[in-house]
Amino acid sequence: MFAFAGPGLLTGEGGGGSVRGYLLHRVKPHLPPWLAVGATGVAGALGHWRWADSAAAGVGLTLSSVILTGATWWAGRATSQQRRLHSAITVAAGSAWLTAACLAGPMTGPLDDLFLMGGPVVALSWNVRMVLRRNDADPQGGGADKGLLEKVGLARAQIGQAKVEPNRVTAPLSLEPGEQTNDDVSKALARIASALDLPVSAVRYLPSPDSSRRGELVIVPEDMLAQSAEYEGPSNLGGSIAEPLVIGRYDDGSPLSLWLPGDPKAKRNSTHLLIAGGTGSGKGETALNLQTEILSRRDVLLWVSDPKAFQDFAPLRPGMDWTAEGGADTEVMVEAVKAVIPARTRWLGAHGYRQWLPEAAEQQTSREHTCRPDGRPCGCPGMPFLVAWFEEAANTLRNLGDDAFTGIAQEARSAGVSLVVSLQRPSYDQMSTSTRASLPSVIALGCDPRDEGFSLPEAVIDAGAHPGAWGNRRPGYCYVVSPGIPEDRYPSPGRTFAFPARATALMEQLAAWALREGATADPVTASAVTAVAGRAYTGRTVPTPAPAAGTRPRLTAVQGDDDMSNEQGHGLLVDPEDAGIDPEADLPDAEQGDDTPIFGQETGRKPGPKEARELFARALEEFEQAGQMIVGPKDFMDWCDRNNLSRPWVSARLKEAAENGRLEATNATGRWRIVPVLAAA
Ligand SMILES: Nc1ncnc2c1ncn2[C@@H]1O[C@H](COP(=O)(O)OP(=O)(O)OP(=O)(O)O)[C@@H](O)[C@H]1O
Repeated sequence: MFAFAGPGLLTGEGGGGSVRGYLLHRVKPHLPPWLAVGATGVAGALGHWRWADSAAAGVGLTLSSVILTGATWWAGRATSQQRRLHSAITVAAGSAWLTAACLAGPMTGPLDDLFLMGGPVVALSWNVRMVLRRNDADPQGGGADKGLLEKVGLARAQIGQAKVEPNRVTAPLSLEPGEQTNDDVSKALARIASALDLPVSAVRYLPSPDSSRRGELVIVPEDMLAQSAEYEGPSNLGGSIAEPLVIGRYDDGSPLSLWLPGDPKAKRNSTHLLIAGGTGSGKGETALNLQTEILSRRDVLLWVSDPKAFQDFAPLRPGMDWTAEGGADTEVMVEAVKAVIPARTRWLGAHGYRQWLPEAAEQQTSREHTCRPDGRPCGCPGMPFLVAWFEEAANTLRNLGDDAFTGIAQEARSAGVSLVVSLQRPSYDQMSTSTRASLPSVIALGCDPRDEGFSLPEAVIDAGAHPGAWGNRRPGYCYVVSPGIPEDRYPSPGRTFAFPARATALMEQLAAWALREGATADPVTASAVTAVAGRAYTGRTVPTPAPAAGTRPRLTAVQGDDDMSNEQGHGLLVDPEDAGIDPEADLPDAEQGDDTPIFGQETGRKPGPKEARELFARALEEFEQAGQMIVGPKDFMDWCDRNNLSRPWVSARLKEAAENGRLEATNATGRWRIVPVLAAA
């Protein structure tokens, strides 16, 4: 034992010989309780000498004793329950004995015996306590946790038996009843991370759903995501969209997955997803992860609008059912989504589906899902799930308006439609509160710390999720909140798979597979979209009138059939830019350049009223043939100049055409949707 004592101790600092000095040094900390007992005895004797016969002193001493005990109890509120009780009992016993000794005399009745027995007991109890506390402070024991909790202002919290797994410690925490709540732990998380010298995302708190003062503290010391994993191909080629879509991994190595058709166990309606992240946070690659997963499933259609002209998604584009590059094309896509929702909901309802299920995508051969009144299987073609994806959607959503979007989002969920929206900057100046609330699922990538509250629900941030701590320094790191994922997973960070240049070949193969094997639009969806988008819809399906069974234009083309001109002339192999061009139509006059008036109108001459109306009707036809199904006065600007007609005149004709059913109002003021001639007829 001496071997461990410091040299100062052996030379006997403060003492004579070395052994005596050491013993004195060890005993010193335990002396104060004994000195206090001695002082109480002396005070009792002196008090009696002074106040033996004073009634007033009796009252004063009794009151002082009560006040001193109360003050001790009050002062002990910040310490542990046992220490508070121990102190109060000590003070109460000491001051009661002192009062009695002062008034009656320290040797009167049992007072002397009480002093001789009680004094050492009280002093020893404090000595024992001190010895035990030293042992508690052993860094290997639970006292270390206690020390940590004290440091972060949770001194009276009790920490239970910790579960230690590789790179993960989970410890149950129980807080002082009535004094602390789970919120106090959430607020202390950053301090815990600082005390442990870890990044803030390494410490999480999972409050118990059944208690406001219990939960689990989770500490993940090593960042297993620092080494990014690469995309290696689809997780489930040919599976159903109802199976998990795997887009990366969590920090414990388990797959980072989500379900767009909603919670598979609860059989809930589909969910809508927000992909939120600042510039450089990895939104583009997150989108590639999700799109590759979607395209690898057999029963889903993917419509994508991307104002960045498919810069990130080019290899996947051929596998998508419909693409739009922003502007008027996106407006048509939005109108089409609005139109397909009621048609799909009706179909699902008529076939006995309360929400979209994988069986809905198969031919309807069961009695359970039949639209025939006699209950016999109807044999209707199945309806694939639909994902409508809007990249950089702030403008589109703003134009659409909050009420419209909220309505669409609400109804889409029961129509087997999922909306995916990505935002360049996740913040409320990009998207209103009500639109944000219509997107229940989120992939929250690194962002500005001020935008965390926009990306993630408050409870997930309180549990320790901080995408703001990553900014764009940790591309692909994300938190995923979505039905089907256990809620205690929400505050765990994950990382999407990285797409190196060599993944391009994989994506191209996948797009070719989707083109060959992926779903084609069912007749209900196809006719609803065609009625709105006309020739702007370049889907894999053949729009109405329905083709002869088995003719799938893309299949014919992929198999190398020379006759690429299917009935509609715009299968997927047609460049989307040329999709609206009628191959049979006469070519424009070779002498007419781009600047020549399209209707051969000489500039300078104002057409008569009848002629002007004819010109206007022809202009609408031209737009329709070119696949531009949403128009407004600004699209007629050049046309007005060429024909000497004014914009107000065009505005009046547009309104008139809407009254006649040739156009239909959209949610955006001054924008009209052309009703395709076939549908209007
Ligand atoms: N999971 C990942 N692992 C490793 N690197 C990644 C990951 N995701 C993205 N990156 C890299 O981070 C960088 C930014 O990614 P990306 O272009 O997807 O970000 P972004 O959010 O789309 O940016 P911007 O908004 O500017 O287009 C790229 O160099 C990309 O390769």
